[in-house]
Amino acid sequence: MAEKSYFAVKKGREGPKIYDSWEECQMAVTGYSRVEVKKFKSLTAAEAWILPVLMCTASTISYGENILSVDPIEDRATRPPEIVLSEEQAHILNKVKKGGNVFFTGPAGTGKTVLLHEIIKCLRLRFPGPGRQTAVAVTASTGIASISIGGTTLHSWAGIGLGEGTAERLSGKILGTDYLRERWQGVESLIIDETVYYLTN
Ligand SMILES: Nc1ncnc2c1ncn2[C@@H]1O[C@H](COP(=O)(O)OP(=O)(O)OP(=O)(O)O)[C@@H](O)[C@H]1O
Repeated sequence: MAEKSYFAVKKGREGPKIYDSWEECQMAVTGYSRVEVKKFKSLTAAEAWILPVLMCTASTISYGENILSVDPIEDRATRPPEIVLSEEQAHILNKVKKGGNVFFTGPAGTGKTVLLHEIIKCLRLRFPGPGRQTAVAVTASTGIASISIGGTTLHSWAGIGLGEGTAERLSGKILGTDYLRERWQGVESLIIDETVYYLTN
């Protein structure tokens, strides 16, 4: 079985944070200047390395949505007001809360991304998962779309490369790779943003 690794980021797109997969970490550091990232074999070692940064930037450290998330003091003054979901957004969120599968779409600027962030938060609370971040897969059809939701591409998450080959060959690859098999078996909820890409390609 592949050895577990933790990726601690002192400086990255999402601030100081620890990731348990390189794919997710990569999203936070790729293209970001003055990145500080280090790989660890244990969560404790990763926390010890990142702690001095957290002590300087945060007054609270919470475990939940991410392995380690912070509430930076300087963000609070500029933080936008709490979002109150519209009736339609709340209706969709309620369906998710009840365990339903939902597909929502709409014209630009109608609040889909805001709703999606609420859905992700809600699902991560509901399915903390054995690997903490792994029970809720946050994916999108393209790399750019996946960055805006802090996720990864569906292909990357699925571990199927470009998706070339027969279904049997791709599933064989997943089943034959420890970390991919565990990822598929551990997922409780799969989010796919910008699905329209799949309909047009
Ligand atoms: N319930 C809400 N209360 C206040 N502002 C909201 C709410 N929902 C969305 N907004 C605001 O409306 C704007 C557009 O929302 P959002 O980006 O979620 O739309 P979208 O449908 O994802 O757009 P696009 O398709 O262009 O990505 C944003 O500035 C967002 O903060």
